[in-house]
Amino acid sequence: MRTVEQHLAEVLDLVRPLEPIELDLLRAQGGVLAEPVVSQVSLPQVDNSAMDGYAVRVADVAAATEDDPVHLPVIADIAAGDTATHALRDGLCARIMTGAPLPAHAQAVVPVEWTDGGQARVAIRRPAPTGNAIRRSGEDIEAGTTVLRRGMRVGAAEIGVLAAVGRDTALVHPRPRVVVLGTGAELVDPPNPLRPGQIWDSNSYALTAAVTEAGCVGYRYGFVGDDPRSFMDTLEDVLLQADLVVTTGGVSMGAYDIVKEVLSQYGTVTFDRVAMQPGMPQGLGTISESKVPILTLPGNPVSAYVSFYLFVLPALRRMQGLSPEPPTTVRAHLASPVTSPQGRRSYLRAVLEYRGDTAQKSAYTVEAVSRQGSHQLSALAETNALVVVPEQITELPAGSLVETIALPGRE
Ligand SMILES: Nc1nc2c(c(=O)[nH]1)N[C@H]1C(S)=C(S)[C@@H](COP(=O)(O)OP(=O)(O)OC[C@H]3O[C@@H](n4cnc5c(N)ncnc54)[C@H](O)[C@@H]3O)O[C@H]1N2
Ligand code: MOO
Repeated sequence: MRTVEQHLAEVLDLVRPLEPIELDLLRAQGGVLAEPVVSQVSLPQVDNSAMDGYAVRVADVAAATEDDPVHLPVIADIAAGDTATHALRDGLCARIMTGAPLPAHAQAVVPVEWTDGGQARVAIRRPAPTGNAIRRSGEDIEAGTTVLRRGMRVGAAEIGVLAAVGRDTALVHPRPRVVVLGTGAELVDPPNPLRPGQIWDSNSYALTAAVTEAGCVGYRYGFVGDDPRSFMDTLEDVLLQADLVVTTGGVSMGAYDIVKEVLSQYGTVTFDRVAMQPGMPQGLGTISESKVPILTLPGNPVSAYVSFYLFVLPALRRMQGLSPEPPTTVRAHLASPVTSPQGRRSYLRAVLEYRGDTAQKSAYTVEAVSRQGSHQLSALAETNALVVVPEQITELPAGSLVETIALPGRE
């Protein structure tokens, strides 16, 4: 048996960051930047008004009061987008809109609410300090600065920044395309009726959804039965659209475990047992001449799900050009005792809760659920965390401080 770390190292060795490609902004969404983005321009490009009002010289409005307003002639009307050149002299003002370029020699903007809104002459009822309601050039971005770092995921804010600095494309690691394939003669697509002994395929749904949650593109290919020929044909079909293939089932000791049977011949896939519970039987390698990486996860639904978080997720991060960092762990106090098999690291499904008790070593408590079978998928859906029990430990009393993985996106 190999350790979790040994298996993870082999998984990570199998994959590389996907070749960066230049994509139109909206197609780049969800990708990971493969370049630092340096702005060629300052934003705002020129000093402009932050409010609808009047651009003034400060001294001209210094004496303005509610009872004794200052009256100034309005020499221009400047809208956002106005490209003409305007300039103020002492004793004059210009009507100006939000985002419009400031006329030369203007020192402040008086909001329209402090005036009578006049168009040829305006009565101003309050003074304004220098710089009032003015957005200075470069206040947001200075020309030549890096506005987005390599390795950032391109979301709405990043796409906004790219467009704001004049870009219509970005160089990104594209979202990996992951084909998810179940195996097993017992599987039936929901909602088709089941005969005794059959089950509805849930793994290919859950794992495709997990792929999407990881920011990648999941293709649920459904499942194949126990016929080696159709499994091989299906693999040939999916390879064209896959950066990674993930299968579930057929990797333990069963007489009809076709994944093992087919992949041992077709490709360079090796199978091993990992010292963990759940998720012991695992396989990895590449298939066909194109050497598409494949990870074969166990069929038990909880085992497949836990294997996804421990092995597939780090692989997907690396393929996206992100660091394949280990899952975030929190130290928490066990609410009840737990047991674990000798020699295997347990990942117990559990509910992690923030208690905020500062007198304790950790402000978190964690309670492992009672149904820990690898087939007990409904227990998984009740939980938000995995308690990690080291290989050599077989039992832990209530109150023990344990490492806990907070499962992403499961509040
Ligand atoms: N003699 C031994 N038997 C088993 C061992 C062992 O070491 N010696 N290991 C056990 C462990 S641990 C696991 S995990 C499972 C893994 O088995 P396989 O990966 O070969 O998976 P299957 O046998 O095909 O299925 C296991 C289980 O999961 C259900 N399943 C499979 N696919 C799906 C799906 N798409 N959706 C929902 N459920 C699925 C399947 O019906 C089985 O109940 O092997 C143990 N046995
Ligand atoms: O290792 Mo298996 O994954 O326990 O059910």
